[in-house]
Amino acid sequence: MGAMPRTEQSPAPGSTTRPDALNLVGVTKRLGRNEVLQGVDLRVGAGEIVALLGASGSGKTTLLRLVAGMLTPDSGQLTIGGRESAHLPPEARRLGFVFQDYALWPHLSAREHLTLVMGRAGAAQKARADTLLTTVGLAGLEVARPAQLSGGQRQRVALARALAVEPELILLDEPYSALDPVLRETLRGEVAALLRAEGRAALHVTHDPDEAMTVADRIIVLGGGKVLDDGPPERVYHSPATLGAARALGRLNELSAQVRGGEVSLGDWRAPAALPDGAAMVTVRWEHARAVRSHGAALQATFERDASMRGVTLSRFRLLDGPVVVAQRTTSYEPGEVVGLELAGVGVFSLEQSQPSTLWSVP
Ligand SMILES: Nc1ncnc2c1ncn2[C@@H]1O[C@H](COP(=O)(O)OP(=O)(O)OP(=O)(O)O)[C@@H](O)[C@H]1O
Repeated sequence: MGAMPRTEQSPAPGSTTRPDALNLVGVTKRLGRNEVLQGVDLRVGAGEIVALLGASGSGKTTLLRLVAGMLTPDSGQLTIGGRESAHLPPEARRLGFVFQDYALWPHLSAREHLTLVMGRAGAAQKARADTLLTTVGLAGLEVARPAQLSGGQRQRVALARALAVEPELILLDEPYSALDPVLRETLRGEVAALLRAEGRAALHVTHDPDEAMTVADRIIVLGGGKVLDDGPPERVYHSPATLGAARALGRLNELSAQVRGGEVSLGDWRAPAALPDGAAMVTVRWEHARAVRSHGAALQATFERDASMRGVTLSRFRLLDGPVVVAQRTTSYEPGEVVGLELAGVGVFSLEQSQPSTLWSVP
């Protein structure tokens, strides 16, 4: 078989031959004294929804500004729709934007927001604007101005406007953080379904792991200007590549432990760990630890108090050698009562190297 011809963007296995919506290779950016992005590789395939998840200060906004054309990378490549774009002006990049504050124009109707970005407001543009407004659930509100719309309706106008430019890629920057929790959950599901139906690619910036898990085909975790993990949501949640990624994906018990001779130990609790000898961190998500009335369990703890979280009863327990573990319980305990803890998914990160090595096990 002959060698495959080299193309500028290689399609992912199983995808169409459409070029990637976005591709960053080795992108660096310094702002003042800060190395804000340190060699970032990031890909959004055609029609793919990628969540960019990271704590405050991790570099999410800087990355978005580079993609949008408000900043230029110091080094590395940036292609949008297969086209080298690092030095293209923002208006030449074919991007749609949805921001948390909607960024609507107070004097324009919903329809005018769309026809303005489409160009001249002819009959064809008006018809297309109305179709898009219907698609996002705003039929009947075409002539309403932002002040006459609710928060959720304004965010739908912003989304329809982003779709109206027929973008290569839609950038969503914390798009639901100004909305109440119920509307946020409804809208994020609807928007993801709509983007998929329209075949639009999106880079969805958020610091909310639930949002990333719900909307994305893939999650990229950014921390300290570097990619800490990149993969399908379930994989990144259940076996994150780094301790930073484990933290970004949700509430985590972190317990200092030791690895010796291929085994990690935490009090009497032990598990095989093919990691270098020395300090390690055992991690267990709150929802993966469970208290049981078993005095034979390897991990013993005393009950301290409950902390109800959205209908799930989580409780604080203290291990006999000191640290607190948050775990689920199925029965009630008296303060000070000794219980056993079962761990349904454990991460072990060696702290002996600059990049922690990982081991995950699900008993
Ligand atoms: N103009 C600037 N000059 C110097 N440092 C900057 C500048 N802008 C941002 N930074 C630094 O770069 C780092 C990343 O900032 P960035 O705003 O990209 O993070 P973020 O992940 O978007 O955070 P948030 O979620 O809080 O918006 C931070 O440490 C910030 O202090």
